[in-house]
Amino acid sequence: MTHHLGANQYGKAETRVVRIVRDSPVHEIRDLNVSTTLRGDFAAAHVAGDQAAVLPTDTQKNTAFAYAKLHGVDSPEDYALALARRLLDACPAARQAQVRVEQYAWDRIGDHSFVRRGGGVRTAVVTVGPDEAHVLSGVEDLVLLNTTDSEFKGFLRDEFTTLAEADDRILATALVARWRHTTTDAGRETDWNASYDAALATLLSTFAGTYSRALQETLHAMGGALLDAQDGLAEVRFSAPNKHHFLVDFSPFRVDGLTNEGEVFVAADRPYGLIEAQVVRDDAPPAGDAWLGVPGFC
Ligand SMILES: O=c1[nH]c(=O)c2[nH]c(=O)[nH]c2[nH]1
Repeated sequence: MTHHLGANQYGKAETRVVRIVRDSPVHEIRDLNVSTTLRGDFAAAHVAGDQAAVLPTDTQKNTAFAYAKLHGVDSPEDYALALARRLLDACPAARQAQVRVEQYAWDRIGDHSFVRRGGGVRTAVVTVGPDEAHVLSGVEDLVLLNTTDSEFKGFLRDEFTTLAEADDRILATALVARWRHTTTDAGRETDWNASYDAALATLLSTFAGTYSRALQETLHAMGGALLDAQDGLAEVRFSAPNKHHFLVDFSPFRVDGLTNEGEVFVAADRPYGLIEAQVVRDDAPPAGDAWLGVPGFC
């Protein structure tokens, strides 16, 4: 059977580039999913195993990170044009470079704190029997990010520990939180909607306003603030993935003056730390079966 090489293209898909602008105390965030593709004469790589014309997809990824710093991300269009032109220049065999960008929108909740737009699904679980009734309110997929005021240091080390101490890292999570009400009275002072709105506001402001020595400490602070703010709550439970953002190492790049001062990160999707904690009012009434069948908590 005879055959020949038809259409082909190659590139790096879904590089998760997070660019923080931290020239002033009011930080900006650009959160991108970047895919690059080169098209051109790459026949030798396919038919003869010859990579001489191939700009590695790894290089394309590195260029996506470097350009987030060198060019910046005013808009995804502007960034994508600069990146595509660079890739085309860097790869003589390429006839076209295509760059596709998805940009995730964040809303500001503090000078260096953000909540992902469109996140935050409100939840309610009620359990009713002849002699008891329980109400759990909550929120899930509430994606929060602090660009500073987060460290992780002084942890236990053994022969497998390689993690560097972090003085100033990004702290991000996709929070699941549920809180148990002490009453189901129709005549309660606050209505459910007002209680939920206030709870969400407390969670956001506490996340934004708390210096974090670990996600564990942040969750404890958020739970405490929620119980302090609303007498009618008995306890709160959190499940919080630690959405790691790793500083991209620019030092191997051969570009004069290219430094990364906490400005360009790769957002890793897995594995992730999973931090879960319950904060309980001292005199909380028993939970009974309120949590029975509610997944995802310790
Ligand atoms: O806030 C954190 N808590 C941890 O328990 C932990 N473990 C880790 O590797 N990084 C972090 N960050």
